[in-house]
Amino acid sequence: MQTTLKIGTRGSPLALAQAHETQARLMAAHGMPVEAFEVVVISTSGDRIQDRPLSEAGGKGLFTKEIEEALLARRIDIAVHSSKDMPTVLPDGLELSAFLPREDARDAFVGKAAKTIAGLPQGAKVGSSSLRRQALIRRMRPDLDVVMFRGNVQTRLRKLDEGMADGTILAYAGLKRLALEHVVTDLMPLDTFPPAPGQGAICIESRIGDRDVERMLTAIHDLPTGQALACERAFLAALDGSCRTPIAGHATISDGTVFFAGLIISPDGTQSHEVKAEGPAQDAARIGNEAARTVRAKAGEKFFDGWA
Ligand SMILES: NCc1[nH]cc(CCC(=O)O)c1CC(=O)O
Repeated sequence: MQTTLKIGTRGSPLALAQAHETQARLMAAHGMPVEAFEVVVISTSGDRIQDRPLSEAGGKGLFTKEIEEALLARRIDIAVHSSKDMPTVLPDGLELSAFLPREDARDAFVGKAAKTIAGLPQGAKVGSSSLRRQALIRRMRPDLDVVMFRGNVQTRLRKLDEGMADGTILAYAGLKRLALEHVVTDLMPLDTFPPAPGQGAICIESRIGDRDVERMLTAIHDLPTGQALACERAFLAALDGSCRTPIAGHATISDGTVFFAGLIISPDGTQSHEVKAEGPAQDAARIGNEAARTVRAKAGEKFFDGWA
């Protein structure tokens, strides 16, 4: 009997949808039957922490640690993640070996009291626990009451239905993957409400040097998405140390050129600095890194100190 390819994933409906999309693409690319795969659900610390912002609990690695341990212990062969949740530094021996074609990277507004953020009444409640979204909401509407909103996509939508907020912001990509796009009442523009680095892109993590897996993943890797992500992740990596400063960044690839726009913003939304950069797509990582230096110089080092 042939051994199965074990796909590790978190257990949330969105994570499972992403694992199944990866499985479907591998089946189509290689003519493999469904029995050639086993989806292995792994619970992570991030899934269990519901009462405080993740930025306080230890940040991004919380969604990946247990899955990466399973990869290194060979209990799984590949791990499927939202790129947005991936730390910029991976454990020794692991790499992001493929990116699937990116979904729409925009944030989506799901409004109850109004269809748009601009239309909300004075002082209305908007639920989000993302520092970036909180800051961008405050920049648009300093009068709004930004409240904590944690849990998976379905949990947040339920909280909204229960009246715990008048609106919330979620990634459009996640809602589409869950066939929940009908709840969206407005799409946030990329230029005034820029997404998190990596938003909308599924990535696949594997062991460095695992040739069989690499060969299999080459067929489903999307080059432009990989280049855009190299740019965004280099931007993030060069600013990351300054952990509590909200960071946005989005790159697109067109005719072999990468176009990048990045933003850092104070948590209260009153101060922000933007950067735009472009260049050959094969230099995407360098362009992201240089954009980070540019925006750091514009903002000044003090910008990164104040918000802890
Ligand atoms: N932090 C949770 C998370 N990680 C990735 C997505 C959305 C899917 C994506 O960006 O690919 C979400 C939910 C959300 O932000 O609404």
